[in-house]
Amino acid sequence: MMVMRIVVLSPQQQQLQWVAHFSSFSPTGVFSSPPQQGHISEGPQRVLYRTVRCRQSRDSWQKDTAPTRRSVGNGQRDHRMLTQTGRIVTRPYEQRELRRQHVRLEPDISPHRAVAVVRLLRIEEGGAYADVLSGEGEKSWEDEMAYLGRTLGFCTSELDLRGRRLVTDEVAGVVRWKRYLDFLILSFFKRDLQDYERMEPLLRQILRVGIYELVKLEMAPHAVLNEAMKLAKVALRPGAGNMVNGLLRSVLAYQEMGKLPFPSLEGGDERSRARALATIHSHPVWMVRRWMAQFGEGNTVRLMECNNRRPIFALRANSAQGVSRTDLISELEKLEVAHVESPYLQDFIRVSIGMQDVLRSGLLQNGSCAVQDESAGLVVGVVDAQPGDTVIDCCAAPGGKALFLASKMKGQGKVVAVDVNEGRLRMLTEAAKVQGVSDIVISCHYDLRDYAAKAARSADRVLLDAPCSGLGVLSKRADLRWRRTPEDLQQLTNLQDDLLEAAASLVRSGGVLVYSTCSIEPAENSDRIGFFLSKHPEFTIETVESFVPATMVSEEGFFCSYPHEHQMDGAFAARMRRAT
Ligand SMILES: C[S@@+](CC[C@H](N)C(=O)[O-])C[C@H]1O[C@@H](n2cnc3c(N)ncnc32)[C@H](O)[C@@H]1O
Repeated sequence: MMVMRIVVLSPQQQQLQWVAHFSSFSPTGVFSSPPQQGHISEGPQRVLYRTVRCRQSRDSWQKDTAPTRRSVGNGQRDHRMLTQTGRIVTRPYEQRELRRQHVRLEPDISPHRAVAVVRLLRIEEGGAYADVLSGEGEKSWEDEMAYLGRTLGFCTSELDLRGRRLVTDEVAGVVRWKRYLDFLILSFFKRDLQDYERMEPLLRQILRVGIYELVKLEMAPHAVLNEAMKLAKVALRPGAGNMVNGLLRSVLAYQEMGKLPFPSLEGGDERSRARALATIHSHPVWMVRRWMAQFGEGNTVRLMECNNRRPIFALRANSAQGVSRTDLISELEKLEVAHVESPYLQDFIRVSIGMQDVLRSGLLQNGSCAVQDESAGLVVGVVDAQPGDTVIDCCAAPGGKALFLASKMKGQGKVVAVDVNEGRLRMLTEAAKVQGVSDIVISCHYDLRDYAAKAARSADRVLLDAPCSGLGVLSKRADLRWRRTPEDLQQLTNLQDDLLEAAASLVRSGGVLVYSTCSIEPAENSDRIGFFLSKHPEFTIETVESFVPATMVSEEGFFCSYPHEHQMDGAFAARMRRAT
């Protein structure tokens, strides 16, 4: 609920209102919000304010108000506050849960810039995810605007649909290009690296967004410079605005001369070349070095280019609800969403622009289709479940593969969906209802290693879609490249070995075991199969050539998809059969 008010105040009355409205202190400790209403003079200025209704959990309220909160003793830190005027005020519980926050309105700053900067801050400082498809519900945008007010101390005008798309794209873009953008900032920053590292996180995000808009989106320079400067001035201080202005002007001047700094690829050893490529294509050096050793330099560059592009999503028409690809295409045409039929899977359609429209259309909510990458669809093909089979999906949540498996079984047999994560498993159970397959999907909340003892040798087919680094899905998970470390790979391979051992024990004599990941790392894929087979001679590899396109079959008979070769996520699957 948004209410616009025009309020002009005297400093004295502001002071009084501060006490009455203690809840509106900004997280930076600076008073950011005006009194609730009134027409009181505050010199010649007319200041616009907006009332934002926002829900907050108790924890986030505490976090937000922490810098202004001082203990008043007697264990009531939660809701007793010492105001700036020294009065103790008590915040009723209801107010803590649902409070009104009053923030100044800055109509001259485009909402998409302010929201993008704050969301980036949350991703980097607060561990939020830069999921390309997340944050699209009305409620989450409302929350986001409220969060904006609390973080910056002011609000902007409402975000329209175009603005929301821009935020999603810009945030993903800035996250992807972070290393390159920082390289440009440092090239023009008048101080040293330590000063840069000490820079206020908000200032850094404003600079990154500004440079991204200038260099990668080639937006109108005047608007970018003007607004970035204003944002820094209003959210931080005038000096920050001047600094942003100076640095962005330098970037622009060099860009216009075609002389933007570029890391040298000449001379140097393999390591320094990898470092330069990692900066140019904005990836961690360790990943680039691994890929250069595995795929060669040309393919590594192509892979990184794919990771930096707007991702292609795929939709699966849900045959379990009687929806065919043709039906889905006519729905997409009504929505005017551009699409291409998958060349590999008969129920799948590729969508690159317009996924937000699909999300809003209700097609997912009514079970007509599911968002599912073609690589995941091909893995399900490798399992080749038949009506009447008992299939165990060992790491099933949130259910993409399990539900597609179930839809292929035409209501006969069962899919036992095991997962250790209760919340994700609940999503699977709900999705099974929506997609019309709940009669044959059984959710089991278990650690697979415990479940294995209960159901030894009980399944015709077992799928282990193992937890993995996700290095095959970097275009969709924009921030994942910066979260992963080489140490993660070691930990994951140990877990993968344990889970594969447990999954194998579930397969009946003559049954099929499929191991899959959404990684392109041999350490998580073929190496795991090699290690497993060295201990289990009762299993043999079956080639996947009759289930997937020939270009995706490796020499060993495994399924391997690569973003730079197949226009889908990178994924792996090995199919094995138990002899006895
Ligand atoms: C790659 S995701 C699975 C995605 C799923 N197959 C799909 O298509 O939607 C890996 C899953 O493994 C689960 N997992 C991790 N360790 C597990 C364990 N010890 N036992 C069971 N599930 C586990 C995680 O909770 C996560 O949901």
